Amino acid sequence: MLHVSELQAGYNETMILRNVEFGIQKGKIVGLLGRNGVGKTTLVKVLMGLIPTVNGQVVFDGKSLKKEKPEHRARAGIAYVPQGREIFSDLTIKENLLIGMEALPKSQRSKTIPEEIFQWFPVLKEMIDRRGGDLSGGQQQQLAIARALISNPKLLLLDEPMEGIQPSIVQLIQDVLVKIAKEKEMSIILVEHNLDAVLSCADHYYILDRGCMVKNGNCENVNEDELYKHLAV
Ligand SMILES: Nc1ncnc2c1ncn2[C@@H]1O[C@H](COP(=O)(O)OP(=O)(O)OP(=O)(O)O)[C@@H](O)[C@H]1O
Repeated sequence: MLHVSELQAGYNETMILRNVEFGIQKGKIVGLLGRNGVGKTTLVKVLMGLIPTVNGQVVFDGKSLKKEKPEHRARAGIAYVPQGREIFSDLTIKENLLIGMEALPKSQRSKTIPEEIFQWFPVLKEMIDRRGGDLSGGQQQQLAIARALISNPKLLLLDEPMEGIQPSIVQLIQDVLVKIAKEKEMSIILVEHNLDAVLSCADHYYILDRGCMVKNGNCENVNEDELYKHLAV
């Protein structure tokens, strides 16, 4: 459903992604791994249209995204949860969630939050009128993911969603991701530092190094020592 080939992109004159080959199938979870600063965030921003593609192809649902703006990509079914969550601290949980509706065409927007959102993240229902800024880090991350899910995307991009989150919430988020990938046939790209987190919920992994994908494979029966060689600092 998403296929990236010979991708080059970066910041002004500096090419960060040199020759990226990457892809994900419908309903699968892909873990995108790599050391600090290798270009993982840059890649998801390119997929969302926040950084232009200099060369290469990005094909989503059979159509080239190369010239599409972020809002068009959102309408096409791509949702993005950036590193650091970026929820609105002064707005309530409900108001933050309703902003997620903006990705939908006007005719499909509603003032009611779909009940399935609260089934996945019950704490958001309990605290619906609390300000985003008053939530714990784990609650804010659940809110950020829920806001992205409101538009029922086909492809969800998550940049380090487990960072700084307590283990019980990490487990909850992983369980929700596995569930929605399966039940809604949603494809999920998970940027992660942590190999264990990827192996416990992803179907497939990719390792990015110096702007190229150096390894990828199925998450079952991996040789972890070999993967750590690409991830150790
Ligand atoms: N706005 C920017 N302008 C110029 N260079 C940037 C910018 N943002 C990131 N970079 C550089 O691009 C490279 C890749 O950064 P990126 O954030 O994509 O890496 P990453 O793999 O996501 O790292 P981390 O795991 O630390 O989040 C780094 O060398 C970084 O310094």
